[in-house]
Amino acid sequence: MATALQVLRHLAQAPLRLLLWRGPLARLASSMALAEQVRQLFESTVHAVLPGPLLQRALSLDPDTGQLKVRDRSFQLQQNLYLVGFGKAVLGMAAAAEELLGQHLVQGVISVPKGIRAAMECAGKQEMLLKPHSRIQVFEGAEGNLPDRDALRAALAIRQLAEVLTADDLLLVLISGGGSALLPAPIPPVTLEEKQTLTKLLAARGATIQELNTIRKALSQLKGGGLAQAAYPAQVVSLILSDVVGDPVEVIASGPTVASVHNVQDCLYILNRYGLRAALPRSVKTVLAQADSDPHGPHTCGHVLNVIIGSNALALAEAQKQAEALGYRAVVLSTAIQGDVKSVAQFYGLLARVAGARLTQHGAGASVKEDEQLQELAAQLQLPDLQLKGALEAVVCARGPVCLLAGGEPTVQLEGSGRGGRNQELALRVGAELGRWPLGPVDVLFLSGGTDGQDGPTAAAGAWVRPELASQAATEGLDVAAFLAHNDSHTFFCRFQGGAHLLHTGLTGTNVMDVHFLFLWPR
Ligand SMILES: Nc1ncnc2c1ncn2[C@@H]1O[C@H](COP(=O)(O)OP(=O)(O)OP(=O)(O)O)[C@@H](O)[C@H]1O
Ligand SMILES: O=C(O)[C@H](O)CO
Repeated sequence: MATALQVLRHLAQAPLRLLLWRGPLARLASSMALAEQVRQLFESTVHAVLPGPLLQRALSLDPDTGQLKVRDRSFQLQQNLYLVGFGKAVLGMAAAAEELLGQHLVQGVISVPKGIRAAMECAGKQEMLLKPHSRIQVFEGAEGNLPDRDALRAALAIRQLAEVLTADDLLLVLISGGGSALLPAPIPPVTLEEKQTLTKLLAARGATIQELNTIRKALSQLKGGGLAQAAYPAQVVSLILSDVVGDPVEVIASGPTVASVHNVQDCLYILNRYGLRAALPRSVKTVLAQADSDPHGPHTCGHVLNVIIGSNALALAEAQKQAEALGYRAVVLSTAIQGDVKSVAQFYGLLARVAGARLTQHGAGASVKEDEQLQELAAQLQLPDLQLKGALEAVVCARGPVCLLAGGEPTVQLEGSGRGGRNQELALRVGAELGRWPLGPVDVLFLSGGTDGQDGPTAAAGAWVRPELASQAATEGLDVAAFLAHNDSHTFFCRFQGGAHLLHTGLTGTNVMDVHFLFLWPR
């Protein structure tokens, strides 16, 4: 097995033309080598957004003067620097920050996912770990990406650290996706359990991250600018690794250093929309009613500098570069894929059909009607930065293999009680869509992966599929539609071809949403 893997690794680095063999056996080997190449491309994409190097690019310290530069702003350090952080990518950010700041750092507290230190140690990622005798205290919590008692303890320690700062101090705040669950401090009388239940219900009913975090902010002491308020009058610099489409600082990790602009009416509208208003716990009603009559009004954040240090766009730019180096014509379609996973899957299925027909100029290719359907689907998804026309034009001129790249975060409305995640569900749905039409003389592969390495509550990062998926699954007695009906994509991929289509990276220590790769190889 090890030897076979080595051969595959070697093949994966081979020029593309060597991988496009003919004949059934050669095609099977070629298919495995291509899958390995795609997997490596995913790993390079994630590598481009590892938190340490991004932080080092954003901060510079003059060791002689003690001047800390962040963008065009300078801060004088003199035993006055404190650090807090929360999110899936914060351990590596904190390690890089401590390395850079050395003795200037007085004290820090971070809240990171349960098991992340052991995972980094196991993977030999020493650069992601704090040194022994670090000045930064680490709390691990929020198992399954849900706020829990451990995360609550971390949030209280972070608040305590912030509250005692003075006007001479600087608070460095490290923020990344997953930060909301890792910084729970519900406003009493709302309890942690009540907040957890409400968050779970909203997520399961398909609420967007903007909606979810509007509610989280209204019920939290630290979100929606609360942390910045606690740290006042200290200066605050937030370094943010974005995991939300468009990089909105007020949404990422529920904007703890950004004043919230939402009012109670916004919250009630959202709760109504997902049928949750009538059954709200009394405590939630009380807090919402108080917020409406709060004499202090919203928090102000004039003492804060918020800086985005990395995003999905950066990851896709690297993927594009790497794919081109491997011989593909690579185009970034969008960094803002959002919407219901079913519509997103239809879009990719139809895109493969239309792009495949253009690539091979195949007579039985996509009709004008399918072209129009694709445009309609794209319009329904309302993707602000979609480069569909440009991508299809590039495909026509390609004359060789093509890689269409996109990123974002579709939403899944849970209807069943199976095991899965956004990426595996999307891949499975795209696999089913690809099997619906004849694609002509073109090989297709679609991959969807979460850059954090964990897709929903599963150990996989995502999965990859080919048009033969449904028919091959049927030969193993697996019915794709039945698995989809129960949101059971992970169970499907574990069983299908012995799990060969699952993408396993382990926790990556970063988080810039999901990436989608659509490959087309003319035969
Ligand atoms: N069985 C399932 N099938 C498909 N999707 C699921 C399933 N169970 C949970 N999910 C989806 O997984 C998502 C949660 O995944 P995950 O924990 O990776 O969160 P995330 O959105 O990446 O977290 P964050 O944005 O906080 O980093 C939710 O959107 C939920 O709908
Ligand atoms: O933590 C959160 O709120 C999400 O990951 C979005 O940033």
